[in-house]
Amino acid sequence: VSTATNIAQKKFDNCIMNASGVWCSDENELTELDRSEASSFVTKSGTLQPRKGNPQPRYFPTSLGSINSMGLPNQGLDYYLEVVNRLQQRKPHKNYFVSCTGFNVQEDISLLKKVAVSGFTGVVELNLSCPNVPGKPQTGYDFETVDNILKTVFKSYKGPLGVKLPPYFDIVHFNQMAQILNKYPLAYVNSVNSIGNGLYIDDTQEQVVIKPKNGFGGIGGDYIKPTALANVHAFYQRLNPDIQIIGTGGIKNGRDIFEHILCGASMVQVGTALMKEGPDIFARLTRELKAIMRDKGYEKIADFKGKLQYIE
Ligand SMILES: CC(C)(C)CCc1c(C(=O)O)[nH]c(=O)[nH]c1=O
Repeated sequence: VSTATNIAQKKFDNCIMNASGVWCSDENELTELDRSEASSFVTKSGTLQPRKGNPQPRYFPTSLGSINSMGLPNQGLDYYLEVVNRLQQRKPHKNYFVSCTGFNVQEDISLLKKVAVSGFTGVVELNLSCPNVPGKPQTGYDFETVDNILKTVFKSYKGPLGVKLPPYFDIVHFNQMAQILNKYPLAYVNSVNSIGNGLYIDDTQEQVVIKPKNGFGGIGGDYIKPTALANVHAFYQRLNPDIQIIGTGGIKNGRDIFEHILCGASMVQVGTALMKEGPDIFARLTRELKAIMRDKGYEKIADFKGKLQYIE
């Protein structure tokens, strides 16, 4: 059986990789991912200038997942482009992803110009979960701004580009977002980012567990799998077929990957479980997915991708 896949007309020998933000903040972590069974990696979202991020504790693992308010700590986009372009030289057959995020549309344009000038030949992921102007919701929940960003971005950036989306919870929002996304030559849509502004409590100390935002933070792990599957499938149903779906959220075993692909994902990304288990997780996940495919008589992921059945 083969777990190979394609994204943006590029081949990947495995449909499993990391989620941006996890195990991808510096050259060491990226090199560990590069040596793992993951077929590729995506960097932490790079900004125009390096950022320290929020005060710690800013990440906390729980039995069912994680909560984080990292505050976008990163080495700056230039750093990631240098590392990835160097790794790309050494492994011309591999394809890599670089994530970036600006705090307004002008910054997004500057970031993508940097990517183009650097000679990067991989795939760009634009993180739309970024905060917008104060008083407005995060970009991904501000549909007019999403439309404006994509319109502006596609005027200048010609390489393969995908967007990382926050989770949506209303069918009308799926419809409205799909209508916008279908207007643009996107390589893919990556659903979902963490579920925003959750709260985890240490009841013995009667206290929150992360310092920033009075303990409010993005939720990942088991908590978000149903939401992730729904977002993957909702966009799979609504987007034109040349916009592929990357499924992220709640993946910690082969069954979770199988379900994301059944919902329409062409690639899956692992966050919280990777943070807990480290890059060896990719060998385990690949083994488990292959075992499921063998049991069910599937040779390749196209045999079951998007084939989720409804109840008549
Ligand atoms: C939440 C933002 C800081 C605006 C973007 C970076 C980010 C972070 C983060 O750096 O806090 N955490 C997430 O779970 N998802 C994200 O996209």
